[in-house]
Amino acid sequence: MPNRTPSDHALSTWRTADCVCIDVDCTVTQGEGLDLLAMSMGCYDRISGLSDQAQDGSMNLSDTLEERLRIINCTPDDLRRFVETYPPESRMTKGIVNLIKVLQKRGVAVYLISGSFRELILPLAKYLGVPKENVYANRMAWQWDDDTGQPTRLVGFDPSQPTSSNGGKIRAISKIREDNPYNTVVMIGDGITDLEAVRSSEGADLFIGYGGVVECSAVKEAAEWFVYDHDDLTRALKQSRVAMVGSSALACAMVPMLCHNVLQDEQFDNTVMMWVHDAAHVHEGRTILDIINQDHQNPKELPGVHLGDNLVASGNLEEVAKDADVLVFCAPHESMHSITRRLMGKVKRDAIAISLVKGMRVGRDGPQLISQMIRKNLNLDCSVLIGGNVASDLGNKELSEAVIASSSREMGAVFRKLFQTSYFYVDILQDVAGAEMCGTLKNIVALAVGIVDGLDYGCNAKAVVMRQGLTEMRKFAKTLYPNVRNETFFESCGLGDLITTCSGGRNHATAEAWTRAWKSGAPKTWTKLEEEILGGQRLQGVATSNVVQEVMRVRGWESTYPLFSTVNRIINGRVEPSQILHFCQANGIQTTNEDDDDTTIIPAARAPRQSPIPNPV
Ligand SMILES: NC(=O)c1ccc[n+]([C@@H]2O[C@H](COP(=O)([O-])OP(=O)(O)OC[C@H]3O[C@@H](n4cnc5c(N)ncnc54)[C@H](O)[C@@H]3O)[C@@H](O)[C@H]2O)c1
Ligand SMILES: O=P(O)(O)OC[C@H](O)CO
Repeated sequence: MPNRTPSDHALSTWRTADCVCIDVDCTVTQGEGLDLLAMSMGCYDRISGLSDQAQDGSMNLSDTLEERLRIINCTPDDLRRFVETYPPESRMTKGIVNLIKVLQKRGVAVYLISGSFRELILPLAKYLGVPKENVYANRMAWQWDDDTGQPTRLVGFDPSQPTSSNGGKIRAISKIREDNPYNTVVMIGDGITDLEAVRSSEGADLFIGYGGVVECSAVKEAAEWFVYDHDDLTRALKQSRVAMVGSSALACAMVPMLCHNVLQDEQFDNTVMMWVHDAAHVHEGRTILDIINQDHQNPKELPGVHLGDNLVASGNLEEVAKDADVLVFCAPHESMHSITRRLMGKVKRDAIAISLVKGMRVGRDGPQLISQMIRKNLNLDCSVLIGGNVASDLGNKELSEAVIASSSREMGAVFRKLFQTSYFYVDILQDVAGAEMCGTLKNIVALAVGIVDGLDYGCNAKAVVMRQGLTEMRKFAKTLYPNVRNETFFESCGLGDLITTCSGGRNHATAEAWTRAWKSGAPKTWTKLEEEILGGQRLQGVATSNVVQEVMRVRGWESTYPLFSTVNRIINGRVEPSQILHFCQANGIQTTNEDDDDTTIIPAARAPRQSPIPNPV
C-alpha cells in the first residue's frame, strides 16, 4: 500500500500547514450524525441508501439532505435525546483528540467540515476544542413558536450554507481561505466529496485520506497519503529531529536555545544532536566530546555556558546529520564547502536547513553564499539567521536580536520556534541573500573601524567609515543579487549587526591590535594575532575581504567600492593603515548615495576587465 507512506510533498505540506480541515466523519466511530440520529429514531433503514448515495456522490447532495430530513422529521427534543444517548466522548476515533490538540498547540487552525448538521456537530466540536466559528456544516430550518420563541417543527434546511450542495467542501475551504490569510491548507476526509476539496486552486493544498471508520477504495486510490490511524499523522508532526552541525562559540551560544525550545513544542524530538569538529581535543585530561556529553559545557569555545541536558554530541558528522529533520549549520565559512561535500547524499531528502555562518566563497561558478552552497550540495531549502550576535553575550543570555530569512514565512516560523527565547528576539524576513550578504560584508567594515581605532581616531572618523561601509554593503549586495531589498540593511542583520561588530567583535579587536602593532614598529601577522587574541577562534574578515576583492577585481568594480578596496590593500600590506582615512581618494573616486542609480562614479583608475567570474549561482 504505497500511499500509506507519505510522499515528500505530502509530509512537508503536512508539517508546514497552518490550517487543517477535517471531515467530521473522520472524528467519530459511528459514521455521519444524520445516520446515527435516524438510528436513534428507528428510521435508519429508510435513509441508509440515500446516505450512501450522498457519500459516493451518485445523487445530488441537496436532494438527499431534503429527503433524509423529511424522513427523520425530528424535534428539538429528539436532538437533545440524541446527544445524551451518543455523548461525544463515547464515539471519538482513535487519536483524533490528541491530533487536534497537537495541531492547535503548533498554532495550526483546525476546522470541522461536514455535509451533516450543526445541531449534531457542535457538541462534538466543543468536545474536540474546535471553536464553533470553525465549524462548516448545514443548518436545519425550523418553524418557531411565536409565543415561546422556541423551535418546534423541522421544515427543511438552509440552502445558503456552502456545504448544502455538491462541491460544498471546496466552497467551504475557499470561504475559509478568503476570510483568513492561511498559506497551507490540508483536508482530511474519507469520502469522494472530501477528495474533491483538493481539486481546485481555491481548495486545499493536500488531501489526506482516512480509512479508520469507512474505507472508500476510490479515495484510497487517489489520496496522496492514506492513513488508518490519526496517530500516524501526529507522529509525522512530532518527528522533527534537530541537529547542530558545529560546536564553535556561536554554535554553543545557540544550542541552549534549541535545547530549551524543543522541549516546549511537540513538533520536535526532545534530543538535540551536535557535531563536534574537534571532538578529540583534550582539555584538562578529558576530550571535548566527553566534556560536552558529561558536563553539557564546551570549556574550549564558550566556558561557563550550560548547553542543555538534552544535548547529545558526536564526533561523527554523517551520523549526526543523517536522521536530522532540521539541520543548523554553524562553522567557519571556509570549512562549509568540505562539510557540505561530505554530507552529499547523506541527509534526509525532506530536511530543512538554516545557516548561522557569515561568509561567502568564490568557486568555479562564481560567488556563492553559504545558503546557496547548502542548497546546491545538499539539495535542501536553506534559511539563514543573522544578527548582531556576539557569542559570549548570547551565552550570558543578554538581550539580543536577529532575523531569520527564509524562502517562506512558514519555514521562518518553524525556525523562530527553535531560536526565539525571552532574551533573543527573532524577526522573519524573506530576503535570504540580503540578510546573508549583510552578515558577510559587515566583517570588512569591522576591520575598517578596528583600523581607525588602532590609529586612535575619534568617533567622527568611525561614523564616516561605518556609514560608507553600510552604503558599500548595500550596493555590493544589490549588484550581485538584484532582488535584495533596501529595508534589509536597516534590520538587525544589517545596521544592528554592523553596530555590534564594530563595537565588540573579534574582527574589530584584531584589526585594532594589528594596527597598533604596525604603529609600534613591530608588525604582527593576522595569523599570529588570531592565535594571541582569539585563542583558537577564527577571524572571518580577512578571508572575506580577499574573496570580495577578487570578485571586484575581475569585474573591474574596485573603484566603485573605495572603502572595501582600501581595507583590502591595508590588510595585505599594500598601503599604510592611515590610508583608511583617505579611502575616498584611494581610487580616484567618490560619491555613493541614497539611490544607486544616482551614484556618480568618477572614472576608475583602471578600465573594467572582462570578468572570468560568472554571475552568482
Ligand atoms: N562567534 C561569534 O560571536 C559569532 C557571532 C555571529 C556569527 N558568527 C559566525 O558563526 C560562524 C562560526 O563562527 P564561530 O565564531 O562560532 O567559530 P570560529 O569562526 O571562531 O571557528 C572556530 C571553531 O571552528 C571549528 N573548526 C575549525 N575548522 C573546522 C572545520 N574544518 N570544520 C568544522 N569546524 C571547524 C573549530 O573547532 C572551532 O570550534 C562564522 O561564520 C561566524 O562569522 C560568529
Ligand atoms: O566577532 P566577529 O567580528 O566575528 O563578529 C561576531 C558577530 O558576527 C557579531 O554579530
